[in-house]
Formats: sequence, C-alpha cells, structure tokens
Amino acid sequence: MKVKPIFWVEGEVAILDQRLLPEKVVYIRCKRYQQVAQTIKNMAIRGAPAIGIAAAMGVALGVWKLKSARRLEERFQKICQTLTNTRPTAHNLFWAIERMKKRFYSHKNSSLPELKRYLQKEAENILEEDIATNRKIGENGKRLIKAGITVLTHCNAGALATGGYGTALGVLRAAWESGVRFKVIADETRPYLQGARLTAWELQQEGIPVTIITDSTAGYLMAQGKINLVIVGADRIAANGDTANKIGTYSLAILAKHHNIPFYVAAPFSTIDLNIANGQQIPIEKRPGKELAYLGKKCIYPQGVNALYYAFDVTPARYITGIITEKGVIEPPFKKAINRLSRRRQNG
Ligand SMILES: CSC[C@H]1O[C@H](OP(=O)(O)O)[C@H](O)[C@@H]1O
Repeated sequence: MKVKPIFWVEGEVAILDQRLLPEKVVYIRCKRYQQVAQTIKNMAIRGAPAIGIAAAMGVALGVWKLKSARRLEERFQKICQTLTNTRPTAHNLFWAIERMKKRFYSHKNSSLPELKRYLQKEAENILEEDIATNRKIGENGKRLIKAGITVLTHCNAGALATGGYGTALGVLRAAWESGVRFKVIADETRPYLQGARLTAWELQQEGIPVTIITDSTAGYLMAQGKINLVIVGADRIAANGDTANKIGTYSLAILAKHHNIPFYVAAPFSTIDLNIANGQQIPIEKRPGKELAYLGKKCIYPQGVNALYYAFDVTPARYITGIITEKGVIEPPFKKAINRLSRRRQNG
C-alpha cells in the first residue's frame, strides 16, 4: 500500500487521519506530543501496532521539543504517562513506551541533543521493525491461504493498523504476492467501520477481490459453506492464547467453531502480554456511547437513549486454530508454545 499511516519528519509526527478515509487522504502534522496522544485517543490513528508506533514517536517528539535538561526525568515521565493514558487494551502501546523508557535511561546522561537523536532513532526503529515483523508474519502464514478459498476478516489488521504492511492482511498480501488467488469478505465492523472503509480500501488498491458484508451476515455465509477460513488481528494476547480483538471477534470465533472453519489470529510478539495469565485480565476499552449514535455527522439514535460501546472482546484460546507470528505459527496448547518462542530471539 502506497500510503504511510505515520512517519517522523524533522521534529514533527505526520499521522494519516484514518477517520477521513477512504474519501480523503489527510495528514495531521503533530508538533507537540499532546497532539499525538489526541490522535490515538480519537482514533485518527488506530490499530495495535500503529498506536504503539505513534506512542513511541510521541515520546520522541516530547523530548525533541524540550529546550533544556531541567527536570528532565520528571518531564520525560509526564510525556510517557500522557501517552500511556490514551487507550487501555492494545499491548503494543505499553510495549513501545517501555522500549522508549529503556532507551531514555540508557542514554539519560548524554547531552540533550544526543538524547533527542537516540529517542528519535528508537521510534523510527520500532516503525521499521514492525514492517519487517509483519512481512515475517505474512511469510509464516501465507501457506494457510489456499488457492480458490474465501477468507473472512474483521475490522482492519492491515497496513493502516501497523507500520505499513499488516498482520492479518499481511498474510493475505504475502499469499497474493506469491501468486495464490482467493477472495476476501470483510465485515463492515461497526461503528468505526474499519472493515468497510479501511480493509476494503487497502485490498482494492492491491487488486485483491473483496466484498463487504454487515457484521451480522457472517454466520449466514458460514452456514451456507461460503467461508473457508477466518483471519483477524489482535490487540492483546494473554499468556494462554486468549485474545482481545475488535468487538465482534468472539462471536465470529464461536460461529467458526460451530461450522468447523479454521480461525486464525495474526499478531507480532509485541502484542503478547506474558504478564497476564488469561483473557479475563485484559482491560477492555469502553468508548463513549455517542460514537455509536453517529453515522458521519448524522445522529441515527433517538435523543436521550443510552448506548453501550465496548471496543473489544476476548476470544478464549480454545476457539483459536492458530496464532500466526513472526516466529512461526503457534498451535495449541498455546501457553507452552508462547513460553518457548518468547525466549527465542526474533530471528532465532
Ligand atoms: C493489527 S492489530 C489491529 C487491531 O486493532 C483494531 O482496533 P482499533 O481499530 O480499535 O484500534 C482491531 O482490534 C484490529 O484487529
């Protein structure tokens, strides 16, 4: 995909405003870290790896704008806390901020200009590594995409949700690039419509056949035998393989199990949270109900009626056929395999 979701340009962070896609390609030029935090909170940028990259660049931008090293550590911690407080579910955000903290403390006695460069470089490394990691996920998962099948995906786990290649859509890209021909069905994914607006846009640009359905149509197509495989992204994976992903994923996994359809999660190891044993411990973001009520600028709900908007749900590991990562495809029992692979270096 030609368009970059985010990039650093000399003391600014350029963020593609995904709320305006596919009609308009508009970049928000963030000059302050608070602006970067705002783009994560309001979902101008979204997708677990992408918000991790944004948080890292926000930290680098915050330090970049410091005029002196006065109260450096205290000001650095405030920058990190602002970005930490943006969204609670995607583990990549916290993983990226921890990496920036490690880099800061290993160079905090450098001169301020040197420290600024180190942090900018670390944020750009996180972006570049994400693209390389996504390509490995694609290579590891493409054998699962057989010629002639129909794949269902939910939300957007593509270039727009990452540094620019994609996890679930990275597997589809890699299969397509290797000559395998297949069809994709994309859930609209209300209310933000990541599937209808972003996944369909990405796949259309690559010439990969895609059909949009309402989120409630998936079960009917499965019952008719029209779906051969489901592949989705992830926001946080617990040590036992329980996976938090866009709301509606859990329903798809149950339906896939019922219809004996393989259900795969594609995610980098930076999405796996080894500090939590199972999915019950994953914090699930609750967003303002009014975000459900509006289609664009039009309110479609009766005034004053309540709305409940959980942005994610948790799929228990028993409903997941495999987790496609840069270190290989992890199959059940996930806990043991995740433990073994997490000790192995990325390219090991
Ligand atoms: C490649 S992970 C993308 C992951 O993030 C999305 O959530 P959101 O759009 O709210 O950031 C969704 O859960 C995707 O699967």
